[in-house]
Amino acid sequence: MTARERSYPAPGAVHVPGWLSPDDQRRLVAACREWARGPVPMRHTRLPRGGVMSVQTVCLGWHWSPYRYTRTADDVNGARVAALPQWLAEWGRRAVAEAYGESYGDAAAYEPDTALVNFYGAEAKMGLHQDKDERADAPVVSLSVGDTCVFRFGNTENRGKPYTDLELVSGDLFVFGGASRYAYHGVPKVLPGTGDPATGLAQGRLNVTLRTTGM
Ligand SMILES: O=C(O)CCC(=O)C(=O)O
Ligand SMILES: [Fe+2]
Repeated sequence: MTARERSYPAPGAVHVPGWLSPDDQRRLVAACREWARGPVPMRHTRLPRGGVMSVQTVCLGWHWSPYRYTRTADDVNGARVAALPQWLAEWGRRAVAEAYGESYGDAAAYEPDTALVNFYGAEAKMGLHQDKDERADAPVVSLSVGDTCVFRFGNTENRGKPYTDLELVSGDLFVFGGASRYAYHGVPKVLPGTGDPATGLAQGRLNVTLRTTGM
């Protein structure tokens, strides 16, 4: 096996393999387990046309439901979402600093105010979409733990080519900002059984995206 190297699938998009230590991965899994319990339980997001997402989601800081952010989860139980912990925002600052290096203005000023925590079972997918419900163009920081997935990262124009398919493995960091902030991206498939149960996740995949809502 060749060592997985950092790659830049598009301008402003950076994949950093193996960014989270095994300890950090365990910490994130344990935290996600707590967040999944409440005050707003993790659930399959209902879509406006009646479908449900195959992914299960819980939000911190702000609650995302198609296609806006609110403080309370009115489509779930009406509760206010849990706060975004400072340690996670700090991971976001470190992620931006390490992904972009000197080319990014002031990573210390990166202040994400929401996180979407997504759980993918073996059959879950996420169609190609843009993260565009935020009113700020700060980068999105994505952390993955558990089963490997195929992540498709495309262009800002449409769901077609050019795009790059890469594998996000447990512990990987992916950051997209700048010219790629509004690029289409999605998860065509998860590769069941590829995660290490030592993370605390016996099956499935967790992905946490940190964002700045601008609200
Ligand atoms: O699961 C992933 O890697 C991507 C998640 C995503 O695109 C989203 O939550 O908007
Ligand atoms: Fe997204």
